[in-house]
Amino acid sequence: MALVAARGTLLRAGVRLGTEAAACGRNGTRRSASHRVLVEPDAAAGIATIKFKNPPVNSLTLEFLTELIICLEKLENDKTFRGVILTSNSPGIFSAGLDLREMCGKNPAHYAEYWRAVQELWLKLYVSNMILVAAINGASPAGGCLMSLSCDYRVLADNPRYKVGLNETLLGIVAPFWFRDTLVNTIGHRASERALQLGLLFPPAEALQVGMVDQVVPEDQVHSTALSVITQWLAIPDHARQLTKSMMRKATTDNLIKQREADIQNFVSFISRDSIQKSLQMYIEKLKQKKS
Ligand SMILES: CCCCC/C=C\C/C=C\CC/C=C/CC(=O)SCCNC(=O)CCNC(=O)[C@H](O)C(C)(C)COP(=O)(O)OP(=O)(O)OC[C@H]1O[C@@H](n2cnc3c(N)ncnc32)[C@H](O)[C@@H]1OP(=O)(O)O
Repeated sequence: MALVAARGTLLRAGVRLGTEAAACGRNGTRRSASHRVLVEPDAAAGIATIKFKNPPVNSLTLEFLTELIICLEKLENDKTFRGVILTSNSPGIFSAGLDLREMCGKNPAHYAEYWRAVQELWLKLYVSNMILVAAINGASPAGGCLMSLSCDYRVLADNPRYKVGLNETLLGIVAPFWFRDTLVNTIGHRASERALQLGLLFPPAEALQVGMVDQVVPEDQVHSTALSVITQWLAIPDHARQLTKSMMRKATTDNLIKQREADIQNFVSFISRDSIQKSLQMYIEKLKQKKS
């Protein structure tokens, strides 16, 4: 149902699904996927690298989300691939998180469609049967951080500008319960409480210390480290690893699934408030002014 909705969005966006479908195939050669998602498959190794390519900052626009969801679903259904590395095609920015313009000045139907796509991406990532490793080669606030937290392992490039964290409160918005749960499952309750209330963005050493990432490595070793991690994880029998992952994570996703529509309604009414719209506009303005 969600995939049908996602395909509808893609078609409205003018994306040709024939091209998309071919792009996530099993060839061992380097091929580009859609407009915004590049897939580099290594069929022999059973690994694919997904590279985000949604300039300028890989923010999660509805179209980008939709392409990611379809790509993940295709890889999930193709038994060739047992592991995926998520990274950015533009070193410097992993992902700026949810696209602020998708949440500003639009109508309730748009907010509902957008939020359903955000939920869908998280569900696809969090309980994927594949081994997912985030090779974080740039800044990764909010929704960008959530994507990496939804993976099985995180490798962060050692650059003080590459901060990670759920900074929603700094924008005057609130991370929903499933963002919270993902963080709590990763770094524990007390550290999450502090990080969420203060909207903390952690530079690499602190991110490692608090457990937001599993490894910090020199920038030019992020991809090779992610590859070697995935190779270690591939040595574990799939059925045992997958059942264990499901045992650890399914209660968290079930919690959203059982109240998915209510969560969408909450988001729509929250984001539609005048005060929240003003906060978001001010934040966008602040980002613009930073340049001048
Ligand atoms: C009790 C009731 C509870 C109810 C709760 C219910 C529901 C929950 C409600 C809401 C939750 C919604 C959750 C949201 C999670 C998010 O992901 S919000 C997004 C947060 N993202 C950020 O804060 C990142 C902001 N960006 C930056 O910090 C920087 O841009 C950067 C990523 C560090 C990159 O810096 P750099 O200097 O390289 O680039 P610029 O800053 O110059 O940016 C270039 C260009 O890109 C635009 N831009 C940046 N980020 C975004 C974005 N997230 N969306 C859209 N556009 C973005 C920026 O404005 C510049 O644009 P230009 O001026 O037009 O060139």
